Amino acid sequence: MYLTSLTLSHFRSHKRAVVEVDHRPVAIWGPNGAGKTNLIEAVSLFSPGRGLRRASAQEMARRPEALGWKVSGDLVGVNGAHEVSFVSEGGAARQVRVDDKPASQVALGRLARAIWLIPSMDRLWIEGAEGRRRFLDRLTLSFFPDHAQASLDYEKAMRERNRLLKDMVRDANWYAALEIQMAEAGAAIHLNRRAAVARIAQAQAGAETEFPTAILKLVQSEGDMPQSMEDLRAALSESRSRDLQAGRTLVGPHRTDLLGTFAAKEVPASECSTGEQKALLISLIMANARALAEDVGEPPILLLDEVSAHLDAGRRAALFDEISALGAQAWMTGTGPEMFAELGDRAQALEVTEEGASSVVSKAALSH
Ligand SMILES: Nc1ncnc2c1ncn2[C@@H]1O[C@H](COP(=O)(O)OP(=O)(O)OP(=O)(O)O)[C@@H](O)[C@H]1O
Repeated sequence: MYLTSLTLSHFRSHKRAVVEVDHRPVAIWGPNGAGKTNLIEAVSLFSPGRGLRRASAQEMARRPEALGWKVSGDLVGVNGAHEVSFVSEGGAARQVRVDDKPASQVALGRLARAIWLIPSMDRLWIEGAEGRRRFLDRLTLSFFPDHAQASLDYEKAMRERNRLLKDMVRDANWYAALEIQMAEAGAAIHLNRRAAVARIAQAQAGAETEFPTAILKLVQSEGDMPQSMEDLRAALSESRSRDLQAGRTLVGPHRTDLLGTFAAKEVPASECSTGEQKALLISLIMANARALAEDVGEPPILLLDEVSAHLDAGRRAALFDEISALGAQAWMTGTGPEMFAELGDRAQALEVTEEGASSVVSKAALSH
């Protein structure tokens, strides 16, 4: 799938930007702070969730004058052509509309898929489990749009259970009712995650790629993840007195972590060099994109923020070749056209500059 147009109104540093593109990769360059990441953040909204910075609607409104903003675009893919828009008014949460009708996040997830790699993910393997879980869930969501609903249902029931635990409530029926809800959603979350990890492994195994294979493994911070709904319900029930002492729920998919291993070296990703960690992430993102291309019938939109800056010329050329072979509309940022030289006319180009306190997006040409 790909966008053919993108319009930003009062979105972050962009007062107004109208961009017309075709199916090819989009090379975006401009000086630091010009508004390149803001532009691809707007594209990330086409995938369900809060976008690549996980920002609130309020944070996205152009400072200082705007309270609201709008991002819209024409999306073309196996599901046909659709006009998708995101509007936030007066600081309220964004409303999604598809062909001018309100749409849910799950409906959006079935229509559009965008996956990304951004600089804040560079420390994914080193920092806490929360970031890795988020990465895992985005990966899972790209395959299973219903995953978002299961996560929301699980979190809602867990929040309620945690509140009871904190208040030292001892009403067994109340816990039991919430634990059934958590078990139902939690088992679905676990099943989806396992299937997504298995799909990534399969996509890496069969690929001709310059990027090293990363083996993913799901682990629990304590014990094993109960596999079935009934096992999870029983584990929650058993853990009740321990949870009362801790004041929070100690078992379930919210305690899952994602381990990454550099397959060829059999070394944990967290012990790899910075460049190797980046290469492992690129490998995973590209495997995700290839798997989606097969399963959905078209590649997702890729958003690669400052990725080429960290690659040597050989790896950069390899990445561009893989993106071109996949036929993905990859929006890639860098500080200058030289970062995209190996792409030649396989891509289109945009330049982002700052003029009069607003970002300005203009068509550019890739030098040969
Ligand atoms: N809500 C907002 N309203 C106005 N400006 C904003 C808003 N949010 C961010 N900005 C501004 O956007 C600019 C950053 O834009 P962005 O992150 O897109 O830069 P970039 O071109 O990707 O730069 P770099 O190459 O340094 O990563 C900053 O100057 C920041 O102050």
